[in-house]
Amino acid sequence: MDQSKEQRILNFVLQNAVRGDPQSVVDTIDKYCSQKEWAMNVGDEKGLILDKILEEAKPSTSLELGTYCGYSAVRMARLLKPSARLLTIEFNPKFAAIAKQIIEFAGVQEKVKILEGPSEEIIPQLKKKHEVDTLDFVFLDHWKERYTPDTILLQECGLLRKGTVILADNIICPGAPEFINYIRNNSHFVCTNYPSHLEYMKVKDAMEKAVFLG
Ligand SMILES: Nc1ncnc2c1ncn2CCCCCNC(=O)c1cc(-c2ccc(F)cc2)cc(O)c1O
Ligand SMILES: [Mg+2]
Repeated sequence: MDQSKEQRILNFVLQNAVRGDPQSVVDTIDKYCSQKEWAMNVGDEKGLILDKILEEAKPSTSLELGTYCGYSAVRMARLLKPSARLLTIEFNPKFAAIAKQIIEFAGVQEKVKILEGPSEEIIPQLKKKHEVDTLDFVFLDHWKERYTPDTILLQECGLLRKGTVILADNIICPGAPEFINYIRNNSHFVCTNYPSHLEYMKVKDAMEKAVFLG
């Protein structure tokens, strides 16, 4: 049976990156996806914005919605302090299996836990089943129409605290207009827009940071 694009990305990492070196895994995926096959990783340009906002937040407990191949999970984990944890939710079992191998190859598996399933089912389990108190950082990169309902769900589940940083990918492309309308008109959040480009393309995109005020 033909290989999937995600399997080709994994093979390229296994053959070209340095085991245990998360930066080399990030660079190798960026090389493959800019030169061979486009894929929906956050990429190098928006990745630098993610790096800066994550380093400012210095999170102990982070959540990512939309793991895909694990590019942003490796990118974030490489910047986390040794005791910090990243939980990442992936809906698609095939993507989750690829991400697990890429995260292990990068050597960040001690910091990253992949949770398989729909975010709307897993978020309500985070406190009791996954021993989360509150979240310091949330990266939204899954179905764009889930950004708003899942932000509301995080709040309802008591997972946000004063100062929790939410960073959303793809505000322009594919776009999350309903989320932007919701979050910018919600007095419990302070928002900042970061113009950028769609990963590996010249197409305009942006990220939005929303800090929860409690
Ligand atoms: N309820 C749930 N819980 C968790 N995961 C869940 C879920 N429900 C679904 N998923 C799984 C997420 C599906 C992928 C989400 N990401 C995207 O859809 C995405 C697309 C583009 C893109 C841009 C231009 C184009 F021409 C084509 C594609 C770029 C990106 O950076 C993206 O993040
Ligand atoms: Mg994205």
